[in-house]
Amino acid sequence: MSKTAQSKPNLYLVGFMGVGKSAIGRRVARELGLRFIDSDQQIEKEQGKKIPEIFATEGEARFRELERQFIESGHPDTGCVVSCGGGLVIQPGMKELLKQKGLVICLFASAESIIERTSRNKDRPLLNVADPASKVRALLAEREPIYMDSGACITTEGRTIPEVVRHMIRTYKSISRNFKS
Ligand SMILES: Nc1ncnc2c1ncn2[C@@H]1O[C@H](COP(=O)(O)OP(=O)(O)OP(=O)(O)O)[C@@H](O)[C@H]1O
Ligand SMILES: O=C(O)C1=C[C@@H](O)[C@@H](O)[C@H](O)C1
Ligand SMILES: [Mg+2]
Repeated sequence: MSKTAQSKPNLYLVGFMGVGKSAIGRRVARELGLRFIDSDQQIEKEQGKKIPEIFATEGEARFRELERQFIESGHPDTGCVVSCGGGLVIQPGMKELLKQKGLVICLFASAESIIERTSRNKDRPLLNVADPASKVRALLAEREPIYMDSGACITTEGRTIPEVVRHMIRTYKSISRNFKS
């Protein structure tokens, strides 16, 4: 990472499963010359286990603890785009902590798009249930107030990945002018 990249505040991407945090974060990091980190991938690497296995053997509460450790002390303080797991910002105190640590952007999509995008694989244990569509709608309704209050909001609805990337870079540049570390 270059010296100028190190002086830039971290950008945290939050939002529900399937809104595109990982896909978009990777591209935004490349364009801004920042390091890309995905909390889910980092936790899997450190634990040597996939997320469904962590949920099955150690439980969701343990996974949430690992997410908190990752945010508190498991990643660099500056120069990164951090794509967060979908439930990370929901934990008590987490949205405040993220706002202290850097800039926060929340991605949105309709329940229909989320259901379609998350149906492509079985990596999300919370959606490996008999009726994943109902689970998406219920969880989304429960979490939406927290997502809405977590940071600058960008919709991904009806936008391609490159279009969302462009919006995000514009938003990052605009909000980073006011960020005081
Ligand atoms: N704007 C978009 N239009 C169409 N497909 C998209 C869009 N954004 C992301 N996708 C696709 O949706 C799927 C889910 O995206 P991604 O894995 O980035 O979501 P995520 O927010 O990181 O989810 P999670 O919280 O579970 O990690 C991927 O196949 C991705 O290519
Ligand atoms: O929304 C959630 O609670 C989750 C989202 C994924 O990114 C993973 O962090 C995990 O599957 C849980
Ligand atoms: Mg992801």
